[in-house]
Amino acid sequence: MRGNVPMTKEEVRVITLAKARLAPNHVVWDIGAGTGSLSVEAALQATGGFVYAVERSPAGIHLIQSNMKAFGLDNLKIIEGVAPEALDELPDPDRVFVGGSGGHLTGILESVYQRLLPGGRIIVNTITLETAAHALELLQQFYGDVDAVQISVARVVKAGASHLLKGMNPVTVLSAEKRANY
Ligand SMILES: C[S@@+](CC[C@H](N)C(=O)[O-])C[C@H]1O[C@@H](n2cnc3c(N)ncnc32)[C@H](O)[C@@H]1O
Repeated sequence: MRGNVPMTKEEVRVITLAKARLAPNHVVWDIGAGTGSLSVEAALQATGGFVYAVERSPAGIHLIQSNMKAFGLDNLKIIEGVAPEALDELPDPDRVFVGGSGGHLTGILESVYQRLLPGGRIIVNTITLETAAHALELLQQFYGDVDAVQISVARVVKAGASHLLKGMNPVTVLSAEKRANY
């Protein structure tokens, strides 16, 4: 968390980015961008591309602005609004991250499927069983094959002279690819 904005942990970001297989020229949508931590990493990789960070919360927008400045990024734009409506004016993406949907998962995944370029990939991160099951069903319906992994990371923290393992909430990462011949 940064303030009251949830942030994707570094270890989860690494796997999420690996599933995306980003190329330098990719157009990326980060839907429910939160603090912008994933948007920033994507923008650092897609140096000749462009990242759109879609976020509805003013606190999140503020954090993304600070992060953009701190990293000196000019290939990242904040889209303040609620998806799926907020996606309408964006250029079609090569890669899409969904980090939050706020009850609009069906509409968001439908819009993404219509707009995703052939060969494009979508990665959905979920923390509840219900959202994971719903996302799995929708992704299977749209894309056929779905890759799903659950990540449980324990960080080592100092406790006096000892080191304890502190578990973090598991995250389910679902990903799928739009076939190139669509
Ligand atoms: C778990 S956080 C994302 C964390 C983010 N990946 C990061 O690293 O900071 C989910 C975010 O999605 C946003 N959100 C939820 N539904 C949304 C929607 N329909 N449109 C835009 N933002 C949304 C929330 O405001 C919240 O900041």
